Amino acid sequence: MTRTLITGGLVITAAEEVHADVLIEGSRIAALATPGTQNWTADRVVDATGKYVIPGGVDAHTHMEMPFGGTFAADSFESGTRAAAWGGTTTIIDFAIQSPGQSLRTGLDAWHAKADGKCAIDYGFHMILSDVNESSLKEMDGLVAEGISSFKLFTAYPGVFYSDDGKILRAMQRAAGNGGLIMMHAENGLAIDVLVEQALARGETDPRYHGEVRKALLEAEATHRVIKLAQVAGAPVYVVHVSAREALAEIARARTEGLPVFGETCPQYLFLSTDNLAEPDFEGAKYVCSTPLRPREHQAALWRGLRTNDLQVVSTDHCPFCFTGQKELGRGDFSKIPNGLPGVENRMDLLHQAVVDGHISRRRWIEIACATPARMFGLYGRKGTIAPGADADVVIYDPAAEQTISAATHHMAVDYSAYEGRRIAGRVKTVLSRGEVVIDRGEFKGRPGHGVYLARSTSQYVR
Ligand SMILES: NC(=O)NCCC(=O)O
Ligand SMILES: [Zn+2]
Ligand SMILES: [Zn+2]
Repeated sequence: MTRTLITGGLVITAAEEVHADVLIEGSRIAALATPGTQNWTADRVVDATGKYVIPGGVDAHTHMEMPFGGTFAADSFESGTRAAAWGGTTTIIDFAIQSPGQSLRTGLDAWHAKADGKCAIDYGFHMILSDVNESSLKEMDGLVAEGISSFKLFTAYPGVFYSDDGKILRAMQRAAGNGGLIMMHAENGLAIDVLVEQALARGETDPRYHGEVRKALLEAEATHRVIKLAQVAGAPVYVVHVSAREALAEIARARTEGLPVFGETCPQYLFLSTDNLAEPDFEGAKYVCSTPLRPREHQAALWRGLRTNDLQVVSTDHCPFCFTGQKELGRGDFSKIPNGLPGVENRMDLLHQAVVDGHISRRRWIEIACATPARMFGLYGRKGTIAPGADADVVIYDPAAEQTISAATHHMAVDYSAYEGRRIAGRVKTVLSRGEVVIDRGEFKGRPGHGVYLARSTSQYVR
């Protein structure tokens, strides 16, 4: 069994910051000790002096190869997980999709087939429910038992992923019984479709109208509604990609009442705004995602929500579409622009920049990007921390390095960066996934198929 010793770094977890040597035996962390106090021998010694030693990132919201609007998200499981590793993320949870008329099993099998043998890092699945009926409700129980313990439903996208309130309630009731966690895409899709039609009829076709029709009030309304449905069902609910301060206020209010309501936001809502959607020459299409980017004022509320723990998780919602040939499908009609942004490679760095900028503390960085997503989705202990027994998913992060984000240097299979030209203080130096080096000093050392499928327990955060 290979023994790896990481010496001299500052180990940062959600719980503490401590100068410690970290001993890895095979794929697991074996022990931590005050530097120089043990006579550990190792096959490989990694000098982390002056660096942070942090758990690998857990990105609980990605869409590799996702079908959307007649095309597919540009990253495969191979390219997307490699890019994630470059950015210090060692676990993703992607969304398997049940298409209308299909069983959950058929959808899940299709996603296993896409990912199996391809991933550079470990991965799990949530299940998107787009056809709630007696049979899919029953199937949910079996999925929870086998490690798919979370289900996403949509109040948006009528005719595609949309579920009406009755279906959402039924899925929540089922989850209340089987321990699953319902994740909600909360926007009033029916009202949005009316506004889309009206905007297009007025000749408002540019990408910026995507942000205007998907109103903050309609995110807030749907957020309020799904919280109430969850309360009626006696189920917890996790609201994905929260972008509007009004929606966050609904979550905060529910939490004040003691309800098990949780929220996730994404780097794009923290760092980008409707200014990007308004970029000329159709460049705004690069920033079309749903929920949409909001005016800058919303960012302060989201940062505050992350500090107060009204928002618990930052995931990427990585769903990349190339500008050329994919985003361009919506020239002349913003509603045909495939929704989604690339970002799986950038999350850990952007959040470190947020530490440098004073938005969050170092431990909160690790909490929202590693520990809580692992806990929320039943992976904690194995993922999300540096402790004896945990998988040796470890990142050596150099806080003194500098980098500029660019499509010219990123590793995602997409022809633009949403953060082009942004300066970042800090950079990943080395990444280990279950004890194996996958990134080291600017070189990818991993391989497709190293990443294994993770069967997850039910949430360790909710109950
Ligand atoms: N978010 C987005 O625009 N695309 C991915 C699908 C979703 O998460 O709703
Ligand atoms: Zn969504
Ligand atoms: Zn998503």
